[in-house]
Amino acid sequence: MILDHLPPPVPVERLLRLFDLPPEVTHRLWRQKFAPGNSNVYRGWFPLQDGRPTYKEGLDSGPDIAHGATRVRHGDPLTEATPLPPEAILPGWQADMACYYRAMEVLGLNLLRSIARALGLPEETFTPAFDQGISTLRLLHYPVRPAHSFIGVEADKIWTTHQGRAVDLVAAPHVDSGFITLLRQHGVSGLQALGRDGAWHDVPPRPDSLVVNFGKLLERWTGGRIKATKHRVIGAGSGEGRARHSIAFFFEPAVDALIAPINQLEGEFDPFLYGDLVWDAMMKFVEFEGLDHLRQRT
Ligand SMILES: O=C(O)CCC(=O)C(=O)O
Ligand SMILES: [Fe+2]
Repeated sequence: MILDHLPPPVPVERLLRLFDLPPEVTHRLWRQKFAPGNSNVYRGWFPLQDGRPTYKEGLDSGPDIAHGATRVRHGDPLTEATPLPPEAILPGWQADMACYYRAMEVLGLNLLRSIARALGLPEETFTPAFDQGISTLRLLHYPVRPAHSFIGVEADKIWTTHQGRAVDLVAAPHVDSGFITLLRQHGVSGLQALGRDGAWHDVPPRPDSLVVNFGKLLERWTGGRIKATKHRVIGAGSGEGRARHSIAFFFEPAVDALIAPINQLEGEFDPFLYGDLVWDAMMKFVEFEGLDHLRQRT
């Protein structure tokens, strides 16, 4: 689904100033997996990695960017503090992020209500779980891919054909783990969604529009009535094309929100806590390899 005519609450260029910072500044934000001396496991910076199918860098920030330190709960990586660049180095950026995050939460809550109504459910069916939610605001940069980044990647993990031409995958096919994702693309195409017809469809960037992807949680919670949107990002090949930026807001409940079957919908499942679902999903990504022991399941 695409929401049109929706100007961003702050110009996205202001958020993307993050990618102008010198590496010595962004290095301080790296997740522990990439910089073992850092304490942040879940929030923070993920750097470019050669020899991996995806070639992207960016920052994952949590609710503390918008709501302050009261949203940080120690002892669980999912509720840790977001490491941020110093205000003096990027003046106004934290306030812009906070503004954007809050606007996406308001929009997200309205979409939850619309989805509930569309399913014939009471409007507030989903909303209570989002009190103290752990939504992630992710800034993404996909640089033009240099040839050396392909070395060591198995060809079938990176190359595919689309409409008869070979294309590289900068983000492999996946579904997001949250409820919905509000995705803003900045100028450069590449996003594709898998249709019911089994074909990949381009989702071109449009000014002032947001792509809404349904996540795995929404699919589970509705007993499969709403299917998660499988999507991927294709590149222009080695050394080709333009750098791409996108801003994803993964709208997510609280870690301890109990997700249980909804009486009016078909589909039985064992109730689970949202935090357990998201942690299990994260542990499947290569950048979290070996970190499973850092979170206790409830
Ligand atoms: O960059 C994009 O357009 C999509 C990013 C994405 O799918 C993700 O981060 O989960
Ligand atoms: Fe995604």
